[in-house]
Amino acid sequence: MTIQKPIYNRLALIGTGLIGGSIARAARASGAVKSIVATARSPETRRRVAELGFADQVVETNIAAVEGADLVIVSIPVGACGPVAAEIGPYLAQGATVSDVGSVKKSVLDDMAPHLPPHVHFVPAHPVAGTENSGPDAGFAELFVNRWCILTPPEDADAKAVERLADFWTALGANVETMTASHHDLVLAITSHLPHLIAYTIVGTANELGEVTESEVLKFSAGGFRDFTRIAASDPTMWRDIFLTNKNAVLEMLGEFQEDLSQLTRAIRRGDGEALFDHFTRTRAIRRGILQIGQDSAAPDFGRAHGPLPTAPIPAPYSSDAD
Ligand SMILES: NC(=O)C1=CN([C@@H]2O[C@H](COP(=O)(O)OP(=O)(O)OC[C@H]3O[C@@H](n4cnc5c(N)ncnc54)[C@H](O)[C@@H]3O)[C@@H](O)[C@H]2O)C=CC1
Ligand SMILES: O=C(O)C(=O)Cc1ccc(O)cc1
Repeated sequence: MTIQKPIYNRLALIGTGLIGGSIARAARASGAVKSIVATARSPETRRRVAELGFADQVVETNIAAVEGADLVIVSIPVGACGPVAAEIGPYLAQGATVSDVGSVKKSVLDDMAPHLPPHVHFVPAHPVAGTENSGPDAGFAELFVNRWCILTPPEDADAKAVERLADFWTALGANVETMTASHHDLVLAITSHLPHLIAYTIVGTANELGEVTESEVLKFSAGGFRDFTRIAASDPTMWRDIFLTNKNAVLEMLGEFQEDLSQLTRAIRRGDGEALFDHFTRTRAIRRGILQIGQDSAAPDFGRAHGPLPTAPIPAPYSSDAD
């Protein structure tokens, strides 16, 4: 993140949790904005945000926050975006850009757009970066470095406003890509939403086993299960809203997943080692391809505290059959 000329004068942040708090820290560290005004619903959170000092000003209401702001970012659970847009709509400054960070894009577009006046630019966004932690203390400035931020502007969006928001996210360290909201929701259903659903399921299943005790599950957790427990510790409100608002795409991907799971189940039942081996060989190649992309675009290390960016060298192809 290099210090640069401000892209916006006044950033208003509605919601100051992991993502809002990280945006504030990164925007300040990069110099992407001149000043930051933040708000949160509860007095306790506002007090904490003031203590943490990542905003220049902490105000009590959403309306006070957006006054005079040329960039407004709504960083709250996706199900709450519509009512917030209705609340702030009449108070937005001429020419302001309004954006969000929601993990689902079509519902946010449908819920927010009708409440926004014609004199503002609405450019929804999704930084594809996060952790299982929530709240203002969880944020950190490097969260977006070398991660994707997907913009899903409506068809008639002002190209200059889209470019300006892309510049903002680039200043925060992200790589920016643009696509339609519906396509975004399909892609994220398989790459993010379904994996979270599987994690929530498997951790619940392990907890309900009769013959294996909870303490045995914890004691003998191998790497895979531990990773699932991290993901299954993610915020319940946020993920409830994601599954409610991306229902169709998630159900479509879940259908595909269940078919593939049935095939593997059959292979295990029949003792079909060849089918299992072929499947695992294909998935290993996919993982190696992801690692290769990660290494090709690896950014300098900014002291990232979280995030599974691959840094280990990719091992040479290996098959235990060759031993
Ligand atoms: N957590 C993650 O890893 C990622 C989350 N996102 C998206 O970012 C958004 C925010 O998530 P986080 O920052 O992780 O959550 P968080 O729980 O850390 O923060 C959410 C903030 O929204 C506020 N809030 C909740 N309901 C509200 C309402 N009805 N009206 C006004 N404010 C309300 C909370 O008080 C809190 O300040 C969500 O839409 C999520 O889908 C996007 C990328 C990654
Ligand atoms: O913590 C993890 O592994 C995540 O996957 C974080 C995350 C959660 C939601 C998003 O929309 C994007 C990233």
